[in-house]
Amino acid sequence: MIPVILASGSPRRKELLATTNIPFTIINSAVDEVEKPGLAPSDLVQDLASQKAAAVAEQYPNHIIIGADTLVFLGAERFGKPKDEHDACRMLTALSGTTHSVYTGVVLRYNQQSYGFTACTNISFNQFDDDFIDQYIASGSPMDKAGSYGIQDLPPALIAKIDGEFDTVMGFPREAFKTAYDDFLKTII
Ligand SMILES: Cc1cn([C@H]2C[C@H](O)[C@@H](COP(=O)(O)OP(=O)(O)OP(=O)(O)O)O2)c(=O)[nH]c1=O
Repeated sequence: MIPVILASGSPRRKELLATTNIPFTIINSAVDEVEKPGLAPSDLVQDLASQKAAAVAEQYPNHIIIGADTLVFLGAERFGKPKDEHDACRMLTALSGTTHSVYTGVVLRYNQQSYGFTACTNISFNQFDDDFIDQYIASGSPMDKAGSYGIQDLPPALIAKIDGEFDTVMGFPREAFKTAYDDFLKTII
């Protein structure tokens, strides 16, 4: 059996991959991600996921490496993880009351072979009031999350609609991953 590495420090990705029954270990990809200009959102997240997987693949030949990346887009405006609390406030204020898109790219890599895909889920938020934004930032939750929110820990009353897979928003589209993983295995065995 080919050993599998999740090249991620995200506790959400670990939690979601663990439910698939695929045994894996974690090596956090310490790569300095480079955002190539001009890429469409779906290509950008896949490229960033690919950089994470490639960095670990160099050190771990003959392993299947999984990399992933998540970004939030409000139209053309891109929201990654906040730099600080002020930045988190800016993002939450901008996303309040909007419908926006969460893109997660996943790349599977085995030596020089790789396969990637991107999943997208559209989220509609109700209006956030200032007190909520302040309290949510004080909880610390936004600081390690793209768009400065975790769909998994927002009060349900603030979420008007989720159009797509919930797991994509949490950073790991499980169902699409399982299909991709099975297909990828067939190409490398
Ligand atoms: C939008 C959203 C993001 N997130 C998280 C998932 C990811 O961990 C994070 C997006 O940042 P990423 O840069 O994709 O990932 P990461 O830095 O956490 O982990 P690594 O690069 O090591 O794989 O935001 C949620 O948990 N819930 C959400 O609703």
